[in-house]
Amino acid sequence: MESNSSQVRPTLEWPQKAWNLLAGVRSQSPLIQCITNFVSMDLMANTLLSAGASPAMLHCIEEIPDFTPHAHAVCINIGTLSPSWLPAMKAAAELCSKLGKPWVLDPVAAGASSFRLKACMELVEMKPTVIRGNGSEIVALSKASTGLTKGVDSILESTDAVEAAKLLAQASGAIVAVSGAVDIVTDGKQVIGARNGVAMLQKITATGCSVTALIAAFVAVDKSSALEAVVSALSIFGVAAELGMKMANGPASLRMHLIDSLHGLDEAAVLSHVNIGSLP
Ligand SMILES: Nc1ncnc2c1ncn2[C@@H]1O[C@H](COP(=O)(O)OP(=O)(O)OP(=O)(O)O)[C@@H](O)[C@H]1O
Ligand SMILES: Cc1ncsc1CCO
Ligand SMILES: [Mg+2]
Repeated sequence: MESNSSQVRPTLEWPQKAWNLLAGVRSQSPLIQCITNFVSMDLMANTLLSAGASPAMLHCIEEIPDFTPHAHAVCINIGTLSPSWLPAMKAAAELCSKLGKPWVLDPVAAGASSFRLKACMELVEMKPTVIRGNGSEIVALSKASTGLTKGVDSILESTDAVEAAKLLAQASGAIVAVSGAVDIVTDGKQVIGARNGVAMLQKITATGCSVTALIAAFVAVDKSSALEAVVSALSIFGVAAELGMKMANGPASLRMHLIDSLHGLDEAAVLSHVNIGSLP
């Protein structure tokens, strides 16, 4: 007779989990549909490609019934929202929910206008698997309140948004991630922090958007634990930035070296750099 203990999956350490997930993205090359803003399209697609995933920036509503069922995950980002795009976002989200497909919401500048906030709240109602924003975005969504932001940039630290993230996760059922010096991830109960990355990432537009798409790729290859996939994606992106920063002279060259480093990451670098731990 098998003992109970043989059925318990041994807990892998975080660096090993993160490496296994990156290896999974590289071997499975998940197809990630991105309905995203005009600013982010290039960096987001190149981030996904350099990680080993397959990006497709398809956003028109007419294509969603044919295309979305083939995607392994969908990333929805409201950065340059206009009324004509919202129905396509909702159609993709609805199809994902119907098909049990993961989808990730990036609520860019959620607190910058009531139009944006209302759109975000409606998308949150449609049960995203993950919501990833900066501190201001997560607080705006959690409080359903405008203000509290400087356009697409946060005026808050991620650590100022821990309670808001927990409440949003509990209310929505999503895993909620807040990016910043420490990336915070919560399912409403546990709070995990990833301490990778470099401050200069904030000087490259759409790095947040791009890490949200990377989260979609990681969730696509590990549907059993979205929490682990989200923390791992944030940490891996941060590790690529740390290695890229060693070769960079400023934001423009960091952008290039970030992509090169993500593409070239090996197991030894991941195991020695990933810095993930529980937060109180
Ligand atoms: N002070 C910091 N130190 C290290 N890494 C950071 C710091 N601030 C942000 N980052 C990293 O930069 C990336 C982008 O996070 P940020 O919070 O700037 O997203 P964002 O505001 O949504 O960006 P965008 O809207 O331009 O896409 C994340 O990978 C995050 O971990
Ligand atoms: C700068 C900017 N404006 C709308 S979306 C976007 C990309 C970063 O969120
Ligand atoms: Mg953002």
